Amino acid sequence: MASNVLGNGEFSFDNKRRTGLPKIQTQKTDDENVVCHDDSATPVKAQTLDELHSLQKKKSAPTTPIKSPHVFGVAVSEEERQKQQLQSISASLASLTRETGPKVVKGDPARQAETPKVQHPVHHHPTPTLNVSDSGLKFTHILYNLSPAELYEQAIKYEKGSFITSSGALATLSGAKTGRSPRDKRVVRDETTEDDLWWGKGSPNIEMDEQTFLINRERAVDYLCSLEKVFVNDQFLNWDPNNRIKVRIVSARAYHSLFMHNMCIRPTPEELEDFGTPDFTIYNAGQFPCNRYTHYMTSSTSIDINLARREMVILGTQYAGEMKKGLFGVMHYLMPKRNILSLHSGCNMGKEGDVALFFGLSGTGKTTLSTDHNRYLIGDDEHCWSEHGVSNIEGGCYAKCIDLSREKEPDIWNAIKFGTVLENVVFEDHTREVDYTDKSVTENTRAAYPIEYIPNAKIPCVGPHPKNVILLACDAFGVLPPVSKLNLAQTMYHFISGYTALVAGTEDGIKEPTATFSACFGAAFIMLHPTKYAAMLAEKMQKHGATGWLVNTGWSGGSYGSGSRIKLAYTRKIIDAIHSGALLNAEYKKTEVFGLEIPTALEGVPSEILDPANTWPDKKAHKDTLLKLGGLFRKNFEVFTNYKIGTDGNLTKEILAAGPTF
Ligand SMILES: Nc1ncnc2c1ncn2[C@@H]1O[C@H](COP(=O)(O)OP(=O)(O)O)[C@@H](O)[C@H]1O
Ligand SMILES: C=C(OP(=O)(O)O)C(=O)O
Ligand SMILES: [Ca+2]
Ligand SMILES: [Mn+2]
Repeated sequence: MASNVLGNGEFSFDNKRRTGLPKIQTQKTDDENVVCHDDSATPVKAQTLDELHSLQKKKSAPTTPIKSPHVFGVAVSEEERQKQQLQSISASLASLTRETGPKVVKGDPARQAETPKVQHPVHHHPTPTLNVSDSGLKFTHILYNLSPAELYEQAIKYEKGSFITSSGALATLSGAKTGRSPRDKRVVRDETTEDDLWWGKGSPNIEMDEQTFLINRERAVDYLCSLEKVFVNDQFLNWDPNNRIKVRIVSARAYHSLFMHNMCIRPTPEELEDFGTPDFTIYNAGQFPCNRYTHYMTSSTSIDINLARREMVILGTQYAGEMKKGLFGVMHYLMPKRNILSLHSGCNMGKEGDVALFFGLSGTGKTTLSTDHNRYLIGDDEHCWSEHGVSNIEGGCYAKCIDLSREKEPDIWNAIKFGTVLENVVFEDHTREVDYTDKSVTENTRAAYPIEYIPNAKIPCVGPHPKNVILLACDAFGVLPPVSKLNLAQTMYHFISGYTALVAGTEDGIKEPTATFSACFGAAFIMLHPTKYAAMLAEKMQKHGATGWLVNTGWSGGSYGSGSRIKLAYTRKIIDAIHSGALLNAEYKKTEVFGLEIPTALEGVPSEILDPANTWPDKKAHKDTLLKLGGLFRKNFEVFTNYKIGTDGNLTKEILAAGPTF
């Protein structure tokens, strides 16, 4: 319908023109309002479409100096600082046999404007021309601390299996490995680590020599430098400012870069400018296998730690958790040296400042239970306990997503949005709705998100000394009580035992639960003998008056197959009662075999489930299973009977007596 704009801004229908098309106005009028523009905004400042697209992206801040840059107190120019940064990255990627770093240039090779001509390459040491192989002639483009949006684009463009889900998360595939490979972990044994580290039976530290490490390092570096581009993340570990560690992660995949962006502490632009040399570097060449002819290699996967060189090399696995847990191992070495206890635990804090630690092996509930809508989240997995209190090592969380539901775990559900890495999940092809029940790729589906995606995260992630130390065990045998109060010796006994019982693959019908004992609830990550960490924990718990608890998040009413997993809602009630202090003064009775103090009643939880003996229909089966588990505990503890824990001889005796008696 033809319309006309009146001088006063009102519309009226022009009846006179009804019969034909409106006349096109070709003459400029004085009154701008009369002209019908297709939009009222000022026209774009571009002459061509290319130019228009170039306007979409503005130059980001980090490349401009925030304050006058200094190196060792001497003012340096911005140009000089950039040069030093490239030099440092080049040195990180240096081949050791050719004694040279690659020619590195910042930026995406796909972007024409950032070809090597512009920024001149930085040679760490000039390579003699005769010695140059083809690889020495090429540039390695460095995608340095990209933002999540940029990493999304890189992943979607270049990495098969990368998709945006309906909630905005980045779905990725981690490849053939969908979990960690503890048997492929190697630690360099040299004069220092020989004496410092825990070696031999039960230890996660499988030795390798320096030479073999260098062979794998060279393999990883050559692989990375053969690529057109690599990702470099410079980030921090540990929210305790006095014990912060600078880490550099060199990787080939946007998936890995975004994962570590989320999981480590993200530097501010100012902190990044002054980053300098990293304290520890990861070379993640996970797509490339190790050479099985190499000494110490027993598969095509190898995760190698060299504490003297402050380096870690990853070959033959793309599972991202390997990087975060690898660094955790490093912290388990560095922190105790500073008299700081490193802990495989979740941590949260109540409104009154009461801190709780949640220890437990994978899948026992650290992430789920520390993410509590009524409390502040300090962290879900890795912490330090120093003389000033607790601090999270990481900047993000890594939640299991199998059977995740919005109702039961709303905070984790809502954290799966833009920026979050969703590993190995299955989604609907068109809507990109994730089916969290689908185990087609793996049961170990995961979401990695920055900690601030949890609404009540405590930033900075630090807190006072813990009041409660909760040991989580997912007991698929169904004989451990849902909650027990522990004395110090019992806490130490269960901490050193590090028990859980998971159920191996469900494909061939119902299987027996398998007991896992993992010292300090994290034997795969500890570097020193378990008693070193146990002694520190005992000392700290004693000094700060913390109470120990054992919580079974596993089976009730029978073992796996006949009983069922304790409802998450009940476990939450139990945890609430620990936090509030209500459980501290409850009425208790002692269980047989394990001698655990169990409450007789607890608000919100049916009393009959508090004692497993009540819930098993078959009393004999219960007793047999209880004795069986007691035997497994006793057998596991044999290796620790010869060790002294701390300086207190009495405590050692008490700990040994705190195990099952039958
Ligand atoms: N009673 C329970 N307590 C804790 N977690 C439970 C319980 N029942 C089921 N679960 C599920 O078990 C898993 C615990 O995994 P998670 O919290 O990621 O463990 P961790 O962080 O210790 O590896 C989650 O998927 C959670 O939904
Ligand atoms: C990241 C891991 O830790 P958790 O299962 O304890 O969350 C893992 O075991 O790979
Ligand atoms: Ca600066
Ligand atoms: Mn976890």
